[in-house]
Amino acid sequence: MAVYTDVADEELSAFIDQYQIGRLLSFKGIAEGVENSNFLVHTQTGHFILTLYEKRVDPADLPFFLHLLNHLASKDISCPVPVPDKTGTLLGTLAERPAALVTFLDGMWVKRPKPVHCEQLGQTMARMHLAAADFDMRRANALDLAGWRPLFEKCADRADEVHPGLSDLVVRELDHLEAAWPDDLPRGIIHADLFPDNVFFLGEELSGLIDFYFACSDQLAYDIAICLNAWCFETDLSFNITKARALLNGYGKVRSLSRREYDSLPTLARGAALRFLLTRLYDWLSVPEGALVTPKDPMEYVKKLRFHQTVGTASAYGLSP
Ligand SMILES: Nc1ncnc2c1ncn2[C@@H]1O[C@H](COP(=O)(O)OP(=O)(O)O)[C@@H](O)[C@H]1O
Ligand SMILES: N[C@@H](CCOP(=O)(O)O)C(=O)O
Repeated sequence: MAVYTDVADEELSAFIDQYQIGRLLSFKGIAEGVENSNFLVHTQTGHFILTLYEKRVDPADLPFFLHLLNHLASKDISCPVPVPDKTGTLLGTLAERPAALVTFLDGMWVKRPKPVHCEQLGQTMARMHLAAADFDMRRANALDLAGWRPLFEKCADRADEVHPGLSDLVVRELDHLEAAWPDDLPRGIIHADLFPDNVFFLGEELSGLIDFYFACSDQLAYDIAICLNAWCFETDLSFNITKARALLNGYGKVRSLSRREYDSLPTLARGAALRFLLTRLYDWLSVPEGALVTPKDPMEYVKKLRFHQTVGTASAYGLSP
């Protein structure tokens, strides 16, 4: 559950009055997500999502995120669209936080994705990669290879409280990845957090993508590696090769992977597992006092990382080159 910042009724009402969306009728904090404070807002003209940007979001990056949403929507990628205020401005301030209103997207996220969902995710992710190819803004990935060691150093001394031997495991993995990480793969804009809770479906039809607040310029295949981690493990953390094959097949129907991208998947998947292990570890050890948030379990990603460490070639993900 994520509401880090309380907003008073009158304050929110006055904020909404700056927009041409009718009077505020009701609002409630949304009990999902871990990064920002989100509110479902009901006005005389419909429903909207109000986001107050918190801890990890650099306000300087907000124009990138908001313009990216507009760009993708203009290319028929279903995603929230920022609502401008009466002066045409996308970004406001509420409760001393940067804040934006975006359109409400129909659909629900799927708790137990099936191969059919993975296939659609793959296709939509590839469409998104292509749609963003002519987006003219850039944002470096603050959580790429170069960011992992400094992030770990902030919580290394307490890592073994979470699991004995975790510190050693992370240090060895960082050493491996710093030597093996590819840097010559096709690049573009990636979502970088395309977890099931950020992908909405209506029945078995993908209805939209949300939560672009980690989107950045990076190697496109890294986005696939993030999804192999987030979508293709069962609740017992066994790897489901059928889901991985469906994901890669779906992606390949829209954008073909180069041989080099395909061969790099095991390394990229290890990196993606480590990236989420590290942010979860950091968050686990530093929940802000009073925040309504349930931190996510870093051990899930330790187990996923251990799986990828056993992978020899990308054929373990279900497709031949
Ligand atoms: N545009 C939207 N349309 C409908 N629901 C949304 C929208 N944006 C966010 N939500 C709801 O808010 C929840 C948290 O949003 P999310 O962007 O994932 O937050 P966080 O950045 O904190 O992880 C989502 O799981 C979803 O239920
Ligand atoms: N997906 C990340 C955490 C980011 O939270 P989200 O709710 O914005 O997806 C994780 O699972 O560690």
